[in-house]
Amino acid sequence: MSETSRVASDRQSVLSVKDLKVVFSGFKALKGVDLEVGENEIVTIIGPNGAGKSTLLDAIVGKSPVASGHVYYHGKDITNQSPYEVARMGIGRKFQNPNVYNDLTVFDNILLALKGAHGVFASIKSKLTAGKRDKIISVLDRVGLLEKGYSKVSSLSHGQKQWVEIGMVIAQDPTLVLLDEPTAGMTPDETHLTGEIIKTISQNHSVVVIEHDMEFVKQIAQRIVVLHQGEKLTEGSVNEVQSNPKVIEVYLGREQIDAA
Ligand SMILES: Nc1ncnc2c1ncn2[C@@H]1O[C@H](COP(=O)(O)OP(=O)(O)OP(=O)(O)O)[C@@H](O)[C@H]1O
Repeated sequence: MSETSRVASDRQSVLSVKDLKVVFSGFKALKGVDLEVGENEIVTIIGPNGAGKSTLLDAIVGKSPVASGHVYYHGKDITNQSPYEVARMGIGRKFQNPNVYNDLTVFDNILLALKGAHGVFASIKSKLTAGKRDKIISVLDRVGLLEKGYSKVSSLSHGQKQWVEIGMVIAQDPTLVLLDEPTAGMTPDETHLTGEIIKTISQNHSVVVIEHDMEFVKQIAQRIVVLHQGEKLTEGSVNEVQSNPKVIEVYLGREQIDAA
């Protein structure tokens, strides 16, 4: 057993994906993938375009239908539950493009995302309790936006908008946070800060991150899962994955050529 697998098995299981298959009109996008995520763990998924990374997250949250296999969350079978049910149970998902209210302040965006919020107008006009205010401030602190609370989201940089959305996800108190390419389009400084935000978030949540930027992967990664053509090629620590000849052949070699 590798060092990283041992660390994973020592943690309380939050998510357990078993032999998951997803088929789109006869095309096998996932051909039997396993994935384990432990409490407060950061698992990073890498792999070439079309490997099935987003499909795996979609299948976990009930957005893509699972043909066979299972998704267990805290030991409960949640396979093919509706996205609404999955979110309600405590799995938060952030997509690639920020889905924020540009004309509202950062603070109000987080307020709208809080559990129990009912519609934009009702949420903003309802009395702000001290509990809600403290909660929003704590979220803003964790995503590095404490000083931007009263700025309109439209005035923020692309990276800051991504952090608002990460804040909106964690405001719902998920146990597990799924992030699909959170650093896409970010500057190097924003990318680095995002890594620090994710490490902070992992103190209270388990996190699964799909990512292409290997510098960023090295910054955050505890365990890396490599997907290729709908299958898990390997998993392990940064060093284990980077020195794996199969990974170099199908992915890292390609990334290095693309970066040159
Ligand atoms: N709704 C769909 N209908 C048909 N085919 C799909 C659908 N969603 C994904 N696919 C196909 O499944 C395969 C896996 O796609 P997926 O988006 O999961 O890959 P990915 O690893 O996330 O790639 P990228 O890094 O480019 O985002 C691709 O060949 C894609 O074209």
